[in-house]
Amino acid sequence: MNDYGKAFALMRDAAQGSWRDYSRHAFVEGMKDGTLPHEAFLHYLRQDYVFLIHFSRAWALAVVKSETHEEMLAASRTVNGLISEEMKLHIGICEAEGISQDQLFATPERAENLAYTRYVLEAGYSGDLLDLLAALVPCVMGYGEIGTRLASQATSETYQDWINTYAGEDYQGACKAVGELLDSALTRRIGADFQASPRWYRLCRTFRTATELEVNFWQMGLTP
Ligand SMILES: Cc1ncc(CO)c(N)n1
Repeated sequence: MNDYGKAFALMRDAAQGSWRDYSRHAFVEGMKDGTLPHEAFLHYLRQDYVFLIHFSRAWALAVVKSETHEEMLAASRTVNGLISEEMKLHIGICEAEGISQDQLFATPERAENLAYTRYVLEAGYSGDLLDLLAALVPCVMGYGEIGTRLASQATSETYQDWINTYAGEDYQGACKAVGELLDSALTRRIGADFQASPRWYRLCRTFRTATELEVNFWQMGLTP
């Protein structure tokens, strides 16, 4: 099992069935055995490019909500990783399919996509760094877990590029860094015994809602 820190493991366990629905969604299992229709994958990837634009904005908001130099570094590195690394996967695959970067950028945003990223942004606008991180973490860590699992269990090479991106050292390193950021941000603001704080329940609820929005995102991927 991946180790992405203490708080993430607690929040994931609190989200129970929702986490399972997210990390083992039919879309994911279809990438694992190669049965996911190519059309659905491309549709998902185009939506995910738009997702990453707004997700990068949300991580930029984490720079705004930071209270230490370390927090600013961790958040700005994540912004950079999203914009200059992760989005390359989307641009590269789409280019090979004859979809230009301009076309990709102009992809009409589906409602499930919009709901998710604006929920995350709103958690950040109306709250502090902890509220924002609780909404950001399911996305980052979920793909880290899925990538690692598919790298060891995939029975088809069809979606290998996608799997390797999320199972790879760079992405896994980013997950670890975000796990450390979450643990240290919680400790700084509400103490080492953060799960005993009255805020903990609300943070777990935000985490679970974001997880449910991830389930809807996979479902949207199955319906081009
Ligand atoms: C919907 C979604 N969640 C998480 C990630 C990982 O960054 C992604 N690319 N897309």
